[in-house]
Amino acid sequence: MTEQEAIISALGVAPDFDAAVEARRRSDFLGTYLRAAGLSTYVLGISGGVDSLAAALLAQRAVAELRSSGYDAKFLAVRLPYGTQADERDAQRALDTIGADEVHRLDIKPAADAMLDSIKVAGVELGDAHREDFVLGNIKARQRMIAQFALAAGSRGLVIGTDHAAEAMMGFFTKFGDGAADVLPLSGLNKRRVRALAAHLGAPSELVNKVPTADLENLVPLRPDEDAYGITYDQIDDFLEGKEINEAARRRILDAYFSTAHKRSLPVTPDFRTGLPVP
Ligand SMILES: Nc1ncnc2c1ncn2[C@@H]1O[C@H](COP(=O)(O)OP(=O)(O)OC[C@H]2O[C@@H]([n+]3cccc(C(=O)O)c3)[C@H](O)[C@@H]2O)[C@@H](O)[C@H]1O
Ligand SMILES: Nc1ncnc2c1ncn2[C@@H]1O[C@H](COP(=O)(O)OP(=O)(O)OP(=O)(O)O)[C@@H](O)[C@H]1O
Ligand SMILES: [Mg+2]
Repeated sequence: MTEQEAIISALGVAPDFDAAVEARRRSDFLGTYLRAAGLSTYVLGISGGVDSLAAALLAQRAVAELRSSGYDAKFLAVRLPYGTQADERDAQRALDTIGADEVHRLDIKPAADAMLDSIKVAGVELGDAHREDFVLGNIKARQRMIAQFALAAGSRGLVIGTDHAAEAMMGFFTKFGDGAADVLPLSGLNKRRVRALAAHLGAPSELVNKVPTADLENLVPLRPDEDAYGITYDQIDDFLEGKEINEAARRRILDAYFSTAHKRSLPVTPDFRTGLPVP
């Protein structure tokens, strides 16, 4: 087995993809799981990006179907801006498309800034302005995690995560931030399959084809993910579909995948097996 085949298999990427079949399978999963857990609410942060839109459309469909079968369920969408968000209009458009049962808006800026201030007051050096901004970015992602779990706890709910194979492979998420969730309905999809799923579920094409951004850095608002990767989602997606890509991009992917192994597993214990890729 090649390294590429091993990664595709570890991330559960299927050889074929049919948007209608996957939409049905994944929303059925959400409905079945909520009912089996005996709970009533799915909670998800809506950013204005395509991942949260696709996952939200699956969730809203799942709870609507549960209700028509007589099971009380709802979908709670939450806007979690850091102050004012540059692409707020996209987030509003996403909310209009989703038609969530319940919508809330919580500003994460006060809590995120308070944590950064406390770190500084304690005299801890985080590095130069760029490093500090990067650390604050991960604080923002973890603040969103705190908000979503609080809302879930208050509504007999579960938190939906939007992790998928492209971000998982690149380790492009905040450990225990947006990486923390109860269910991952987009698991095993590369980015173009997430887009196809969103389109199938009725997302507007501007949101389906929007440039992906983590939008965590104050110093570089809306920074495209591809900027941070140094390669494109097309290359990442091709790799995950078993296609050949250029050697520089392949190296970049393998480096990212192996150096972020710790983010895709439970915390390391004294019994960790030697031979695991612990960077
Ligand atoms: N070998 C090892 N074994 C066990 N743990 C290890 C470790 N190396 C680091 N760690 C731990 O992991 C931490 C680093 O991981 P982490 O905190 O995640 O931080 P890190 O991977 O440095 O940064 C997160 C990256 O994900 C991107 N991101 C975040 C959130 C959302 C999105 C998005 O697309 O929306 C993208 C973000 O832009 C940034 O590039 C270290 O501080 C340390 O605590
Ligand atoms: N401003 C925000 N408000 C609410 N939730 C957010 C916000 N930013 C990030 N999130 C949550 O964190 C998740 C991870 O962000 P990520 O950027 O990977 O996904 P996305 O914005 O939905 O899509 P894309 O990757 O195409 O930008 C989002 O799917 C969403 O659930
Ligand atoms: Mg985004």
